[in-house]
Formats: sequence, structure tokens, C-alpha cells
Amino acid sequence: MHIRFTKMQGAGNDFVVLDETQGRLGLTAAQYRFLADRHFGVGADQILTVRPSPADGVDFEYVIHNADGGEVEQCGNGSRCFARFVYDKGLTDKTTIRVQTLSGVIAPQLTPDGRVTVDMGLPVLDAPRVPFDASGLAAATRHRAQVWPLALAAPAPAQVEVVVVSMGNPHAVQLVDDVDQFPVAVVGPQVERHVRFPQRVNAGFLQVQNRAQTKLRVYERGSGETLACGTGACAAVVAGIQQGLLDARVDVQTRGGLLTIAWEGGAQDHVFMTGPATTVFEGQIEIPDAL
Ligand SMILES: N[C@@H](CCC[C@H](N)C(=O)O)C(=O)O
Repeated sequence: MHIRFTKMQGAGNDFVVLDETQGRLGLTAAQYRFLADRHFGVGADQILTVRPSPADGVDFEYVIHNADGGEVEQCGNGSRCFARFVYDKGLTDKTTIRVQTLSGVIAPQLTPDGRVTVDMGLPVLDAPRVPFDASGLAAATRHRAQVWPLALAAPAPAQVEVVVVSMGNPHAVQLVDDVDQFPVAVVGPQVERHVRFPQRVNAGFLQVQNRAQTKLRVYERGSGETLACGTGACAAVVAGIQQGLLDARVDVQTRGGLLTIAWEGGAQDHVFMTGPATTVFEGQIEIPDAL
């Protein structure tokens, strides 16, 4: 099958974007994996598929597949690229776009400076809804946060402490002193597949520099460490605010760029994420039918 695609990136988190507004391509998990493959395919952390509106009150549907071929609920950096894609392709003339994802409706807004601000909705801090299996565990309370001990195996530390947050997709955020030196490649995969996360989890490593500036690395579920994770940045700032460490507006320096996250901290307060969204190139590729 011959398909056209657009390669995009947001803070270095990179995407293959597919337009299914005129009809479904019907790709299999193996074909998504092929597209994401950096040697045999195009190469991407996630594949984003744009579909027509599925319901009144939303403009589009946007479907997300990780590099491992699995469909997931949410992607923050992808939502900014989605908005830039539908606007630049003339699929809409709206600059605030309501889009249906697997975990609900989010609303990206193109801003005059070229960046995109996304209303990412409400964070979920209730462990079972993340989902996180806390049975038999005692959480420490740090300010307003529940901090959970997580047992790991060598060569990782025997135990780490995480705040669990859902931004539509699951995150486990731990505080680290020096994120550049932290063994993300050792700890990340163990947290991602920890038995207490029944749907696996995105593992975030947050260094708080001051109340408004942080550094973050994320070992993403289904994709490995990426240069940035938008939902990971939202979850990390929520976790930092809950622990009393951060103010309501925080810059998050990732390895691929800067994201700004704002959250007022109340039960009805949505999380807002602002960052870049860039088209890298367009292309076409032959996808093998039998994979
Ligand atoms: N890169 C994304 C998150 C993509 C999905 C994630 N790997 C998951 O499995 O939940 C972002 O920018 O949020």
C-alpha cells in the first residue's frame, strides 16, 4: 500500500501524521510499527491519525499509536502538531480546535507567536483511576500529594517514590536531584512495566530547579525515552504543585525543547500546555501488506 504522510515534531517528540479525513487506511499494529521504525520505515515516537468529526461539538478525531503499534489515549506534543497540521492543510480555518481523543475532548489553540496552547483537561490523581494498584501499600503524604513506594530490581535502586497522575494516559513521576545524570534507561523500563500499573505507565523524572523552572526526562510507555513528552510535562508539573514545590506556571526544559505548563491546582482547574509544533517534511512510502 502506498501512503502519503507528514513528518512533524513538537519539542523533539516526533510524529508521522496521517490524514484519514477522506477515508480509512486500515493500518494494522505491525504497519504502525513499520512506519515508526527508524531504520526500515519513516521513524517516529508516535503515529498520529486525523479523522473527521465523530460527534456534534468536536471538529476532528485524532488517534494515537505508540512506536510499538499500540493505540493510546492521549499525546500532548502530538495534539499541538495535530492542530498545526489541520490548520496548515486547510482542513479547518479555526484557530481553536476541539478534538476527540480516546480519553476525551481536548482543545488546542494556535497562538500568534506560532506556538500552540492546549487545554489538556483535568488531571486525575485518584490512584485506581490512573490506573495504579495500591493494594497493601501505604502512601506518604507530602503537602497535598500521595507519594507511593515502588519496589524495583537491581541494578535499579531497590525502591523509588512516585506520584501517579493521569492526563488521560498514565504517568508515574519521581523527583530526582540531577536529571542529566539519572539512569533513566535502567529505571524507566522497570517503572513502565511495573506490576502495579495494569496498563503500563509513562515514567517521568523531574528535577525542580526553582518554583517556576524544571527539567524533565520521560521514558514513555511503548516508545522508550523521547526528547519530550507533553502529557508527561503536564503530569510532572501537577505532581510538583501537589507536593508544594512549584507555582502555578512552570517552564519545563526537556531534551528537545521548552514547554510551559499552567495549572491553578483546584479540583475543577484544567491543565494548559504551551509549546512548539513544526512540520519537518512530507513524503510517501510503500507499506508492505504482509507484516
Ligand atoms: N509523547 C506523548 C505521549 C504519547 C503516549 C504515551 N507514550 C503513552 O503511552 O501514554 C505526549 O507528548 O504526551
